[in-house]
Amino acid sequence: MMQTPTVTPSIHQLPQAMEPRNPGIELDLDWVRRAQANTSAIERRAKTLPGRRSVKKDYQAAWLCRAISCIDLTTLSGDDTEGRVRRLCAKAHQPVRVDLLAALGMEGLTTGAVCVYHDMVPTAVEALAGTGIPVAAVSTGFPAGLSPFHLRVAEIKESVEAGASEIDIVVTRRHVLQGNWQALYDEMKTFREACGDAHVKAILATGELGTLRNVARASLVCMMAGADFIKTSTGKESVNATLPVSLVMIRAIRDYYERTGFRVGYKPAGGISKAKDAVTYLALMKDELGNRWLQPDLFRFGASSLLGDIERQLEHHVTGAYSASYRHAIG
Ligand SMILES: O=C[C@H](O)COP(=O)(O)O
Repeated sequence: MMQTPTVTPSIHQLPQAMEPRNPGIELDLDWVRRAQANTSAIERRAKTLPGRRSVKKDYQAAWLCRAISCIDLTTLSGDDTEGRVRRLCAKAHQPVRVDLLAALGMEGLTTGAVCVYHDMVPTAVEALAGTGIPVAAVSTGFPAGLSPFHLRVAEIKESVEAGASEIDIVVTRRHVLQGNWQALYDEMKTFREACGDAHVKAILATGELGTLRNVARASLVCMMAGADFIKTSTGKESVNATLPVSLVMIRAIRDYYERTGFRVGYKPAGGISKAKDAVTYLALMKDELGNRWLQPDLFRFGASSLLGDIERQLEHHVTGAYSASYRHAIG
């Protein structure tokens, strides 16, 4: 008789009181200019992270289920179709096989959201109707963010009108590279206003910002302008989410919380496809910001293929053996 691990059902429940949204503050240029990132210290700390924490087997499934509840299940391809988006939505609603969820005591577990291009918002909204799973739209000329400003603002408004309740905007990298913090702040503030009640995630495209210090400064400016989340990458840069960049952004979030009392969420995105990496990110959030940031209203993975690996790990964990399909896959 195989032992099946049980997972506390409350693991994926949202906190009782939802977080008040970050209203932003006046641009504080002194604070921005003082922000530093000690690259060698950050890199040393990042090297200690992967594999550092051994999650005991009984708890491993719980961590992986938590990771699922924090995934923005994403498809952002030029060849996206309504059919693909409907299948993605079905997967978001039923991320893992029913029997596995039942064995884990995690019936009803869903991903945090589905993330699509504006064009696919109506399809996703329709497919997710009644599930409570939010639709996130990438907006503002994703991924480069270089279309005319008024069109980027209009795109946000159209996505919100189409039913997206989360908007992932991309910032103008030029503003960061030129140290034009006022321009970045004004842009972010306009985007935030255009979102209305929809939550806004600011994508910094950190792989194109040159230095970790720029990442720290851009993180602060976007939070000052009212970002609900800061997000690393579009997934289209040559370097996407990394642990050093995550440490810098998470510490900027902590700094902002300590100074203003507002909790801003964090979304690493791009290239996160292994269950082991998801656990490393969760452990990092817990270490640096505490348990409150392990809930989907304050933490998301932007990922298109992470769920598949988590499902395989959970299956292995529950059955204690590779399933027939997995055996077939590995010959
Ligand atoms: O925001 C989400 C990313 O575009 C997903 O990137 P990925 O396909 O590398 O997981």
